[in-house]
Amino acid sequence: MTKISTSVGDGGETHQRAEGDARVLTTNHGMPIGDNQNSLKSGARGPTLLEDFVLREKIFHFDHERIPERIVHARGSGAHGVFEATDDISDLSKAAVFRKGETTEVFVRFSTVAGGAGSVDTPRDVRGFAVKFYTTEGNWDLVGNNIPVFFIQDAIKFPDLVHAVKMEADRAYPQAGSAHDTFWDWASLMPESTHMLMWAMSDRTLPRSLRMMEGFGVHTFRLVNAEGKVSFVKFHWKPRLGLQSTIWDEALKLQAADNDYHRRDLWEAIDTGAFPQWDLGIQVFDQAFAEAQPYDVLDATKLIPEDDVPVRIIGTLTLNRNPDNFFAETEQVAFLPTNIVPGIDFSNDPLLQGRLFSYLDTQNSRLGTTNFHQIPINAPRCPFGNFQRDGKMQTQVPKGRANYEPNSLADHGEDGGPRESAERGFATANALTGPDEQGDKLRVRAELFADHYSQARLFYHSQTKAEQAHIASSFVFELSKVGVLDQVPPRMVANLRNVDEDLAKRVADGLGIEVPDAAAPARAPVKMGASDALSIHKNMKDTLEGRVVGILFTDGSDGGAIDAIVAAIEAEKGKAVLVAPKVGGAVLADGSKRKADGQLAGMPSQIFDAVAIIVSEDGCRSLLKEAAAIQFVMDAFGHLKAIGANDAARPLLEKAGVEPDKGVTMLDKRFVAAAKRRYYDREPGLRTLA
Ligand code: HEM
Repeated sequence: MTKISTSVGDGGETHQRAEGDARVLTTNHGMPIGDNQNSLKSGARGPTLLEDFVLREKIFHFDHERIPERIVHARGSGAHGVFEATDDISDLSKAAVFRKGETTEVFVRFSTVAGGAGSVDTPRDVRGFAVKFYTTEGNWDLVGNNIPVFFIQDAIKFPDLVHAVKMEADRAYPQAGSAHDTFWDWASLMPESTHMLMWAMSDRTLPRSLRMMEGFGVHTFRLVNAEGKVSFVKFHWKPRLGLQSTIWDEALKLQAADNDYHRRDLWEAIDTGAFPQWDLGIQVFDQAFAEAQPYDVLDATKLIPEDDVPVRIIGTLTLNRNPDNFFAETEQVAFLPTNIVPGIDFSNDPLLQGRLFSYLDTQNSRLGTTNFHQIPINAPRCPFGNFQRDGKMQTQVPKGRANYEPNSLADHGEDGGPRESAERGFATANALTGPDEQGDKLRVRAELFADHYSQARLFYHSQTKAEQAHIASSFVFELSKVGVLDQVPPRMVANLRNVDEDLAKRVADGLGIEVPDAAAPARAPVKMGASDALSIHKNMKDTLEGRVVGILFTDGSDGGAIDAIVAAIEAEKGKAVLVAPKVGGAVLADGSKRKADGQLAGMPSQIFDAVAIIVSEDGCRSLLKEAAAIQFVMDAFGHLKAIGANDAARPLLEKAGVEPDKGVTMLDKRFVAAAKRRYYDREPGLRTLA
């Protein structure tokens, strides 16, 4: 019989003991432990004895629980899932993972870049979007970001970028943010970062949810078909929930409300069966196309406009299982850009080439062994084996003598081990030899890399007016945090003059400085127009799916009205969360008690996508004296969200400064329709944007 008995020791400590066949607590070496509450002492009040190997083993292991966090992307959240190939691209790639109908297990890790492992989820930062496909031909890791371009063109600049953006070397702040001297000093001296800075200053770096952002492989890769035909490719992840970002004030307040906002959102969605999905898209092009562009396709600070090469959807990613253990899976997962499979190949992008060295190297240091590929989250799901042997933390037990080849052991009936396969093995595809892809050894950059502004301008001109205002304001905010280095803001504005004169002027005005007389030196601009795919606002979805509506109620509220609005939200696949002044709930108009999901002071409106206020007249009167209630409504309005309110709530709306507009409705069908979107038109009346 399995039983756990509970007793109290002489000092009042609780002992839970395994009885019968209940599982017994043991040391790491399997010895059953008799007392997990008291160390071994010389007398009840005497010193603890060195002999206590149970205590020592427990403390020893605990002392070594932490491993170095990732040098970048330290804070992340992971999930298991499946990728299904939905289109036949055998004419382009022979990779098994792309065979139409093939399903492949995946593990995905989303991350911020600059902050430490314990930092917040919602700083202004790029998000990592790393996918490990456990294919039948080995692991393919698509280690991307939520932005399709990067800060630098050459890996030799990566340590400088990371040193500049992370907390400053002497004072160790700020944590998880780029708004400080060293980052902008470096960035303003690095014109190649301008295009990426435009993205970083846009709402792309403030995603509402990890489920509502795009992912990009960034570099140009190559696809190779069974005949050896090679094409260039860019990889895209398109979220089924559409794009949605927060605004800056909201992101700041989210940091205070919930450090784990994105991690919680992802976990809860998967836990409740609302599995996030992305479509995998490819942009495919050939050497002739590459040579005809005014930018270099090997330059990671450039994208290929979707208007020039449309994205073709070839598969679907579904995240359907939370990790069983954060450390074992999300922390120990090691993504490697070098993990590719036959049918996919690298390009000569000099940033990618540097990454091919960096990850394997850092993971040896982070995970402490060259055998990190044996950790279950990293191990291929297909059979794998070779003649590499031993090393720290070797967990495999290879049998026999075959630790070399060629060998003739099989001739004597021994297992001679695996062999290379010209037919199934990876073979680097022939270079598509284009201009300057061969020649003398030179520390130089290709000529077309020198245009740092044309695509930054393309990005800016593709944004809505509201998005442009956010970009200008972000530059102002970030540069306003530059302390003693007075030369930095004008230098940045001089760079921005090459992107757009109006943007440069707005940023200078916002900072209260003069626009520098001369723009930064630049190559002659290339005209690139605009592309709707680059805007978030043009790619949002009017939907409640994946969105959360907060419903504030009080004593005396109408239970029927609450039920109706909850049902209407759930019918649209949204989630309703009940908020009351006390977490125990409130006594409704009919005398029944309704429990709340959270307490008003702990559930501010920034954690919701829209809010409904269903209060009684007395309840509203008491909320008028409650700062958290006024702030709840004021922030929902200020963060451009829909507000549905019953008549009794009007005084609260007035006190919170809510002005009537399309997003402020009664609590009927109009509210459910209004809650599906945000009200960017409201913003100019609420805050001064640059
Ligand atoms: C397009 C440019 C880049 C992208 C999209 C990118 C993306 C990522 C992502 C998503 C991660 C987190 C992986 C995880 O979740 O475990 C990561 C980690 C890392 N990246 Fe990059 N990165 C880029 C450029 C670089 C470059 C140029 C280098 C170095 C030359 C570099 C070095 C690293 C290192 C050392 C880690 C930590 C890996 C670990 O400890 O597991 N990255 N990067």
